[in-house]
Amino acid sequence: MSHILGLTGGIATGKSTASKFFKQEGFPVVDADYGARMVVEPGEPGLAAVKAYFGDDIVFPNGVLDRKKLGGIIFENPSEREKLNELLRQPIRDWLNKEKEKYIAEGHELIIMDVPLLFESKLEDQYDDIMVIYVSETLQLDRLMARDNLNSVDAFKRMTSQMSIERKANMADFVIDNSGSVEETHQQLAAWLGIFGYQPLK
Ligand SMILES: CC(C)(COP(=O)(O)OP(=O)(O)OC[C@H]1O[C@@H](n2cnc3c(N)ncnc32)[C@H](O)[C@@H]1O)[C@@H](O)C(=O)NCCC(=O)NCCS
Ligand SMILES: Nc1ncnc2c1ncn2[C@@H]1O[C@H](COP(=O)(O)OP(=O)(O)OP(=O)(O)O)[C@@H](O)[C@H]1O
Repeated sequence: MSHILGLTGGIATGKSTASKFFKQEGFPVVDADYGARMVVEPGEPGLAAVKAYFGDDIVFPNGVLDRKKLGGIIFENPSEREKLNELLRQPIRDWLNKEKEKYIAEGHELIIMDVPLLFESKLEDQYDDIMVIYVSETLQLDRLMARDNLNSVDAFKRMTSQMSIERKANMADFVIDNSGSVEETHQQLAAWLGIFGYQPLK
């Protein structure tokens, strides 16, 4: 039976950094942000639903979703955010399940599911264990501003559009502290693999 690890955290706390480590070690990683992109590709019902609600101007003339514009709307406005979540919840869930089942069928012993909104979407029961990638809110704000070139007001709006990282850490089975160097984070992740006796597969 496969061990399904839900990997989550707050915006810019380091989920991709942890995912990259697991991939480098040879484990399969399913990325919900990637899935969220796939379900709004031109021709997908998810994009049609977004267009029907947010209007034709939410896509470029070539039919591709204007992510910056949509982000600008939903990170400003909680009711529009909830509406987007409602429109995409099921397509993203279906996409995640399809990917998970594919890896289970291939017989992988450990499958990592990188799902930013795992707790907000109440997906806890989908995973055997939940790992939260944690940094303090101050460091989270600094890293988010630096990575996305945002001012503190906009970065703070993005952070507070999600459940706080402190609350997520309290709900986790395992917490990885990503406040130090990337190398220190890798060591914690390698130690976690060691607890279960998983060997790098690469
Ligand atoms: C609003 C969108 C178009 C912005 O796109 P953009 O390319 O700028 O950002 P990206 O997709 O890389 O997301 C970056 C991060 O934002 C956060 N985030 C994304 N959507 C949401 C949301 N609805 N609520 C809170 N935080 C969110 C996550 O931490 C995510 O890792 C996009 O994030 C989106 O389609 N979001 C809704 C789908 C969703 O729920 N995604 C999360 C999958 S669990
Ligand atoms: N240990 C670390 N030391 C220094 N910088 C780091 C560390 N971990 C991550 N970062 C940087 O912090 C930023 C956020 O990290 P990352 O992109 O992995 O977060 P994320 O949780 O995947 O973000 P998102 O929710 O937006 O998908 C990136 O610019 C990354 O390079």
